[in-house]
Amino acid sequence: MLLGVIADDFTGATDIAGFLVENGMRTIQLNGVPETSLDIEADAVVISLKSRSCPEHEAIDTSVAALNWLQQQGCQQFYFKYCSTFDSTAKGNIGPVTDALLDALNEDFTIVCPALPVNGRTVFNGHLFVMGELLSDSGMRNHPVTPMTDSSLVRLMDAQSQGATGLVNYQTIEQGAQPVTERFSTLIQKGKRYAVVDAFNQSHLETLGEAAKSLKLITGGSGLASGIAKNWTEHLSDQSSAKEAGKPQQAKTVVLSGSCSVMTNKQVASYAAKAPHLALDVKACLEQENYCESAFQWVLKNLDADFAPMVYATAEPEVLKAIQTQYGAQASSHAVEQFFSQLAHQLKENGVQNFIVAGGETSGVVTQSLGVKGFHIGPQIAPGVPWVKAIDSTLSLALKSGNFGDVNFFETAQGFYHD
Ligand SMILES: Nc1ncnc2c1ncn2[C@@H]1O[C@H](COP(=O)(O)OP(=O)(O)OP(=O)(O)O)[C@@H](O)[C@H]1O
Ligand SMILES: O=C(O)[C@@H](O)C(=O)CO
Repeated sequence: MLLGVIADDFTGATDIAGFLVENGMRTIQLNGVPETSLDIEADAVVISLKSRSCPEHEAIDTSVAALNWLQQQGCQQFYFKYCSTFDSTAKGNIGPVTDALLDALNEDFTIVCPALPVNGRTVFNGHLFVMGELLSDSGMRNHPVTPMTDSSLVRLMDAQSQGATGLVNYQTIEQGAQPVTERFSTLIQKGKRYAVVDAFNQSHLETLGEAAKSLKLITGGSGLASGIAKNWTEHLSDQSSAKEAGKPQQAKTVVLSGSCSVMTNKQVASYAAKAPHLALDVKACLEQENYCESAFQWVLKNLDADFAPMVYATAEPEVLKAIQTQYGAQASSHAVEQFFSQLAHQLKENGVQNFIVAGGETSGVVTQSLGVKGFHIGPQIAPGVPWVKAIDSTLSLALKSGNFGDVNFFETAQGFYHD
């Protein structure tokens, strides 16, 4: 095993796993840290955690446990995967986890690279843009759990970490890998522990991948995965069979959407025009004990429709705000997550095999309640969203990050089935 990835949520994990597979690395995704060593044939292992917005000490403990396990499996380089929109609070968890991983590896320096240009996440002079808008002007400012109101990665990183942050700007990156590594050395001499790196096209990411070859720890979104995978090319064998193993089969399917992102709102609206759909009632979800049962019965009745039935909590920002004001942000999001967790479990027990899920946190609770230990990575439905197939059952999942995929994503995903 060459590369060990620690991902702070489940959709983020499948996102990077998909890009590693695309770039020739046989990749397995494991949900949580395994209790024992596993006999796995893979070049890269991605461990998915649910550490993005949990208490800091929990995020640190699980991330360091993941690192220890990956070290025991012989991984030689480590990648802390977080969101391409840098989802975090003023306290973390990106900074604290990065610090803990550096300490555990006895390292003093890493890079901060959320860029994913193929999905419109670019970094220019240290500022993060989403589809051409500053992060703080984008829909991320209204995120239910980690609203992002600053776009300066240097400032964000400084606020939530122990060390100091420097910048490698695009002018240096466009000069090639050697000047970038020299800039890393300069920053280290100046006492910087992290370098935010500009990147707004694929060529920047290739250069950064090359420059980061000797770093033990890399941190970022999935964009840099292609550059990092290229460093291992000479060690890789044939990858085609691994991708086959992840293909979904024609089977009973449900769409569960717990994301309130701008793109998911569009996808839900578009899919609702074609497919049976049920909007979750947050009040009932909080107050009625058997609320999930009625949703479960509704899904069962609609499983044979032309398009899979969709249950969604997805709401526009003003509706979400009203819910959060009335019931509390934490209580309502917890209730929604519990609902999806319970519903997914009941549906699995009743023969549903394919789960198309929107939202990272939502995907985390659904995957956990389905009891899936790990995945083979299949074909990409959209950049950063592959179909994945459980290593230990016949379940297939499409775990969609909030803002990924185009407007027809839910329908497109169902076009990948084979008999
Ligand atoms: N109508 C709602 N009312 C209150 N909370 C909600 C509602 N809909 C969704 N949520 C909560 O908002 C959170 C959305 O986070 P999630 O990670 O699933 O989506 P996302 O942030 O859009 O996706 P990603 O992390 O992949 O970008 C979840 O905790 C979910 O339970
Ligand atoms: O990087 C991204 O944007 C996604 O993989 C993600 O982490 C969303 O949860």
